[in-house]
Amino acid sequence: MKQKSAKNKLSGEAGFEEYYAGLYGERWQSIKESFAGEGSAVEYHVTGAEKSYFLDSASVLAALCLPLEGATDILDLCAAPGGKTLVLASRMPVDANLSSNERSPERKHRLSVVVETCLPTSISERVKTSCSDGATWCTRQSECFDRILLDAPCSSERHVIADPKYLNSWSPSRIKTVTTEQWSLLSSAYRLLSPEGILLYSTCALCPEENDGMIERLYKKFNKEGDAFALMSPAPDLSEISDFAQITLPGFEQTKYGYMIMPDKQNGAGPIYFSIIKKNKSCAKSL
Ligand SMILES: C[S@@+](CC[C@H](N)C(=O)[O-])C[C@H]1O[C@@H](n2cnc3c(N)ncnc32)[C@H](O)[C@@H]1O
Repeated sequence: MKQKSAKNKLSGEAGFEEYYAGLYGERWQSIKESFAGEGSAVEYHVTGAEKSYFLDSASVLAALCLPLEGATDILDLCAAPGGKTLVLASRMPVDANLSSNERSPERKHRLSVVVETCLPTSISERVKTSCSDGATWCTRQSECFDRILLDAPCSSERHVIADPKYLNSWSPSRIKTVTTEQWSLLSSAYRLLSPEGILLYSTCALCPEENDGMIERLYKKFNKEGDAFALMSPAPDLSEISDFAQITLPGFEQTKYGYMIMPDKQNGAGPIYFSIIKKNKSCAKSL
């Protein structure tokens, strides 16, 4: 009990510092320093598109790690502003369709503009944008997508540090709120995934509860016997996007259930966590 109340007292900039220094130890200082740099933006230009899009090389890598060979129905559940949707769309097989969804109407508008201007018509006509709550999508459909990207809303510490308004109002309860949201989205995404389908879960959070913690929950809920899903190793194939971006892919560190691209070690790229899950059998009984 004592420990819990001490944790709850953490708040604002000092609380944020203490919390993340506790998680990362001596490394925290170099992580913060890497946030102050320029990052690792790359220009992504899909041949035939009106405009280019700029995104972090770690985001390109994460979207490249969702294998698309043989896919026909692809879902990007939390897609705005659309960087990873572009990477998926530009790599998808010619007979595949991509559903690109975003809950916020304003951000969905931005997503639609990105799809229309940063993809040639031959691809954008196979990308359908929608504006709905990804967490409840599984109440309308089930096991109908063979590839899903869930790039979940997260603590995004890099942005918290950059904005005194967020830093001053930070508290650990924010992590609790975010993980509740992430779990609703991840369990919905898992239910939407076809047997034999592949789901890539990602965040830009540093907090392990939002990363490996979510995959651990997925194991507890859907994989008690150990045969319902398996983790896959990343096998990014740079040749799939070499026409669209001049990029050196950042490296990644292994965690218990996934991978982290850390800006202090990867020239400012990231942070991005991702885990790749291959569903082996239907979860219809758990629906
Ligand atoms: C990390 S951002 C996605 C970034 C995007 N994948 C990209 O590469 O540009 C997460 C997005 O999820 C949206 N979001 C939050 N809750 C959602 C929900 N329940 N359903 C769908 N989208 C949601 C947020 O508005 C935000 O735009």
